[in-house]
Amino acid sequence: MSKILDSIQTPADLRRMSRSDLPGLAREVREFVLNTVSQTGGHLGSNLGTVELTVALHYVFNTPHDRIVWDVGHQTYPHKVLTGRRERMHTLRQLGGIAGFPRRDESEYDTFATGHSSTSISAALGMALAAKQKGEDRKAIAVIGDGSMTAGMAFEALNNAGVPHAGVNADILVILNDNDMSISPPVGALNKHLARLMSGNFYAAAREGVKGVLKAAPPLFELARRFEEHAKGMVVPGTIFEEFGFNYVGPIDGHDLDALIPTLENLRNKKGPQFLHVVTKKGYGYKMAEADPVKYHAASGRFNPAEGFPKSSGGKPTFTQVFGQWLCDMAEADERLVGITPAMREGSGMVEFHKRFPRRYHDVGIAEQHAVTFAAGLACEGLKPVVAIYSTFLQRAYDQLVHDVALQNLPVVFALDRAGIVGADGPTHAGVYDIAFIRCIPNCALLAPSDENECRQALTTAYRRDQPVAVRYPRGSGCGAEIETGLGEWEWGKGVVRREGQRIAILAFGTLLHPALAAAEKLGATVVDMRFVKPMDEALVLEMARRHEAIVTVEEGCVMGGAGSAVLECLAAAGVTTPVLQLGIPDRFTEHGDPNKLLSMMGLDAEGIEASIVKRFASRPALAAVNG
Ligand SMILES: Cc1ncc(C[n+]2csc(CCOP(=O)(O)OP(=O)(O)O)c2C)c(N)n1
Ligand SMILES: CC(=O)[C@@H](O)[C@H](O)COP(=O)(O)O
Ligand SMILES: [Mg+2]
Repeated sequence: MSKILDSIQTPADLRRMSRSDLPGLAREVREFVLNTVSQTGGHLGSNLGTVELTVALHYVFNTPHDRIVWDVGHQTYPHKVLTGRRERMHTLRQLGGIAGFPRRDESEYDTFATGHSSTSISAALGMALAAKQKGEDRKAIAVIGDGSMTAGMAFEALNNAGVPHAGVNADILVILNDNDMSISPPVGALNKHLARLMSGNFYAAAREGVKGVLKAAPPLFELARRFEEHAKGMVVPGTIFEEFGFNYVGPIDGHDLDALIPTLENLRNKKGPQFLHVVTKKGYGYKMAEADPVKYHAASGRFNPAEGFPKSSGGKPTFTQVFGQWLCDMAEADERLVGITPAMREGSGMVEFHKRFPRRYHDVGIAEQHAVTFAAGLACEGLKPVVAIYSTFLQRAYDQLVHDVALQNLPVVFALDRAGIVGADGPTHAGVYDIAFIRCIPNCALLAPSDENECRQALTTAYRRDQPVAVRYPRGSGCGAEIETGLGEWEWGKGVVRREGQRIAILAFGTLLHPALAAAEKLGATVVDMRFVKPMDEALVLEMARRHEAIVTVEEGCVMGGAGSAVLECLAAAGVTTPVLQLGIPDRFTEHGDPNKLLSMMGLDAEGIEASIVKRFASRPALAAVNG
């Protein structure tokens, strides 16, 4: 029963509370979040780890007037609970329900939509300088995790924030939420720097000293003096953040409200770029999550908090698992293979590969741009890099794909997981643009396998090419095709007719082949598994256009610039006027929700495909004849 929490509708209520009630409130928020996620699924470890920080931030700062920007935003469930959305949290990540990330159109307290990491400092800097330009007295706070701090964009922002802009200092506070975790254990030199800051006697003394020092909550200069007292005789570590022009404070215990609140109150009154380093534990307050923060990063569905996450029920292999197995098999067969992930080892299915081939495994941190150009460098030296990257996250490395890989025609394989609708993570994670943004790049090839075995073969086909090749496949499992163990490949550039029909030919690119086959059964249509977006089997397209009254293209990607557009371009170039119906993701952002429901809403299930075809061609002799 949430006694204190029930009295909180907005942070203004929180700010009227007595400080002595805040630890109790934090306990209730943590319990509420755990119980919610146990019913809805969603991100867990990062949310449990930011409860006290969230309470302290809304207690000290005048939100929403003061802006809080949450990096990635996967840790904002406590924030949403405390900003008037508690009653709707049971709809988390469901269609029409509360989003799993901050959204400006969901709440005025969600100052910036996040989802892709490392954007918070840039956004907060914009808000801080806008306030200065408009003469508004407003703080902008970026809360960024240690994993997200490994992305170049975060350093671009630090570099820009730490110096005056035309003589104007930004009143920005960057809070580094350092839990020594990304999704996997963190990597890179920054992690070592942070560890040094935490492991020095300074932090230990500060943890002790802070309790005494902060009781009276002296002004910051007094606080600093007393820190100095405690730090006397110790090497107070210089930090990279001070080199960027920030006043660095910390590290302090991010679960101790007696440390957080006075420190934040002092920093609130400080002008110019401030940097607070808080140390938290991912999964704090829930023993199973504390013990295994990798596993408890997110819950895929319901679980009993008393028992923890249920054992995975096995079932059909996911495309991710098919990739992970293929990667190990191909690495076994070819010592030139190296596997690269930008901080998504588990999500991309590379845990086994890391175990078996540690020297050929590279987790580069949340650094997609670096991952792609790093792969290019490896390829220059004759190795065969495979970059495992979610379709949506490849968007961040577009210039590197064009300039560093394609322009030099380097043999890099891009395993594009989460291509298409992803579901609960919503629009920020939908992988629906890769067909459009890859097919227009010279030298690049793009393969769209329709099932798990096709995916394995597509990966082998891609790997054996001497050019950049991307293979796109969706989140989750497919139709459950039998998967070979060999390393067979496709005939390059060739599609395959899967169903002979009449009057109408459906050209499917990827896993939507299966609803297309079902629709074709009702319509008597031909169905082609095109396999290749680029190089597309143009001879087959022209043959289909000549042999049928109408062409339908189906893809789980944006219609604009997608594979259907490639078919149109092919027909136009050949002067063929067969009408074409393009089915795919419409020109609007997708919502969060059940992926099958979302596909059905877009008319991309069997019924929808059939209905679209009937609607478009009902008046044409083609269909009339087919409908008999
Ligand atoms: C550009 C981008 N790449 C990858 C991800 C996937 N991702 C989400 S959270 C996360 C780890 C973030 O670590 P950290 O910032 O330390 O937050 P924590 O989970 O530890 O609270 C990653 C890699 C992402 N959201 N955005
Ligand atoms: C917050 C974030 O970006 C990741 O945790 C992402 O939600 C993972 O997505 P999957 O669940 O599809 O691996
Ligand atoms: Mg972290």
